[in-house]
Amino acid sequence: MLVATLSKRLLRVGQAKRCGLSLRSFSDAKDKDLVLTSIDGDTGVATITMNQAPVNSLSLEMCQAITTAIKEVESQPEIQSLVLASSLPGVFCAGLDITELHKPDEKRLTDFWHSFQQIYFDLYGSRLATIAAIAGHAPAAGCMLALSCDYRIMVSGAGSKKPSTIGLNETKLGIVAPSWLGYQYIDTIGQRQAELGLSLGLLHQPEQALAIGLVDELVPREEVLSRAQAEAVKWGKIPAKARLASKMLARKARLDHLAATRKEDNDFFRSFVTNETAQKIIDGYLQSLSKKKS
Ligand SMILES: CCCC/C=C/CC(=O)SCCNC(=O)CCNC(=O)[C@H](O)C(C)(C)COP(=O)(O)OP(=O)(O)OC[C@H]1O[C@@H](n2cnc3c(N)ncnc32)[C@H](O)[C@@H]1OP(=O)(O)O
Repeated sequence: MLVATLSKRLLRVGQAKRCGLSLRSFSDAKDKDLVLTSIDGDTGVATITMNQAPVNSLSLEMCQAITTAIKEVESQPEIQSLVLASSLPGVFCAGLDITELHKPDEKRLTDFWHSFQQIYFDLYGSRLATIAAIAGHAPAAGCMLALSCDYRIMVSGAGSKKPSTIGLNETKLGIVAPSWLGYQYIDTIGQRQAELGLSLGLLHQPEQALAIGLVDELVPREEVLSRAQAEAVKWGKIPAKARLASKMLARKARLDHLAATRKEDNDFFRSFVTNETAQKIIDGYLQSLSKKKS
């Protein structure tokens, strides 16, 4: 019961009851190891920590666990802000779990993409102020998680021999990001940088990501989480209704569009992934990832 223990400890330190925050555990038994949720009883900031070793790849279960955690935090009216973080040193999230795309079962593939779309609805459209604490690599769908937040704080690359990277690298793998993710990129970094990034499948080092507006701030590794939590406190103090209405000015049309085309998007994804050519690419990419290790 790591989740429950973590939540209770933080809440007890912050004298949660005086803050009116509930002490219940935030994840059911199925999810408990994939995602850890804690609430700081002093500040009311919730932190959802992805905890799926080795790289926080987004399997069906991981997507569901993230959604469950967001919904449970959102159900607490006292909570206004959320930090999304990783427990793994060096990796925020490695994107979709590629094994989900390899020789897939049709039903599971449908559920998998549905659950990935659901994260977009829940995180990009969250009533909460959301801060990404990106203390490691964030390629592809890992970048999507960060893009879905309101503010992105990344580990600095200064002095690092192997800096973390962030971006939409799908094209390099021979696959294409879904249109809603492409538009998230365009809306964040602008048409030209997004065109370049998407066409070339670029993964940006932190300083470059900052320069093009893909992230908002760089800090040393040991400060990423605390800085994100401090930023979440600031955002949590903005009048919530006005903050949410402002967020929706920029995001509602995109969210509505995917809601209206969700099934077609899923059908397109499945037909793309199950195509023989795509399967060869996915097979080769999986092999290259494990060869890299050996
Ligand atoms: C219409 C179609 C739409 C398709 C949309 C796709 C969006 C996506 O998200 S596609 C996924 C894109 N992700 C990537 O390209 C990232 C791949 N991973 C990496 O580049 C690296 O793993 C890393 C930089 C994130 C971390 O490097 P590190 O050296 O720390 O770890 P590794 O030794 O590379 O990996 C450890 C372990 O994890 C496995 N793995 C890595 N990434 C994935 C993944 N995305 N899915 C499944 N498994 C992954 C890797 O094979 C290693 O496994 P073994 O220990 O068994 O060899």
